Amino acid sequence: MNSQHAQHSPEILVFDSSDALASAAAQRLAATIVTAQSDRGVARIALTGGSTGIAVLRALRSVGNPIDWGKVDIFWGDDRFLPAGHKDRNDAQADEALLSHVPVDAARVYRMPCDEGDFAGDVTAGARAYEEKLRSLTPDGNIPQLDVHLLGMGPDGHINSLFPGKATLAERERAVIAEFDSPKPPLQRITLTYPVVNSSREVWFLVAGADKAPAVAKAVGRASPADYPAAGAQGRDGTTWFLDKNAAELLR
Ligand SMILES: O=C(O)[C@H](O)[C@@H](O)[C@H](O)[C@H](O)COP(=O)(O)O
Repeated sequence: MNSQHAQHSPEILVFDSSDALASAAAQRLAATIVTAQSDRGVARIALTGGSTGIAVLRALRSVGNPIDWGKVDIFWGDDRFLPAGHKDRNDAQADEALLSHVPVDAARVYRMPCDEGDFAGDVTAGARAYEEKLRSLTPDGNIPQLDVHLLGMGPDGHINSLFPGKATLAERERAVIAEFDSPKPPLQRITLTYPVVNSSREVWFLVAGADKAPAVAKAVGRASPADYPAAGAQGRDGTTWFLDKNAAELLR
């Protein structure tokens, strides 16, 4: 895994409403999946939790593009370490919004481990198992390259479960790690790390609401990733911010 990244300016798209944002991101995601399938056979995407990320999945249901859902590998950028099916799990919310409505291949839906069974009470083991699973998907044991990594962002600039000031931000070897003391509930989470995020072809931020505007301005203005983790995320081929006008209000 190589965490180098191209230096390019992000694309910034501003929409009148969060609904318009979700619809535009869904349409572009469908087109990107179709292109990836035509170029490489399978599209690989990482989903995000959070209200805007889930709204994009819901919008994807009504996009007309001819996605071959049997050829989409679905991963998560992070998940909340809770029992399977818990309503606060990111995968459960993605099921409700999209995955239970389209003909995905269940064997290609790579859920992060839940707080039960072999992993009950052991978020570290869960993170390790997810990394092993990802590495088992390539012949050389590398992490599969994502076509698109979707990212929500918190008002503090966090992405995935990478929070300001945390040791998780410094991880450069491990692809998947545990967070034990998340400032956003629940405390325990599993997250992909910067090296995986920044190996993605495309990184898309999905951000709505005036409470996010200061962090958007900081992250787009390349503030320190230690203070605003979103500032440290970029795609190899492109980085796009999908913003509603409230989240964009401090950009100039
Ligand atoms: O599991 C999670 O909570 C996340 O993946 C997290 O990084 C989320 O995307 C942001 O907190 C934005 O969430 P909102 O869009 O709800 O503000």
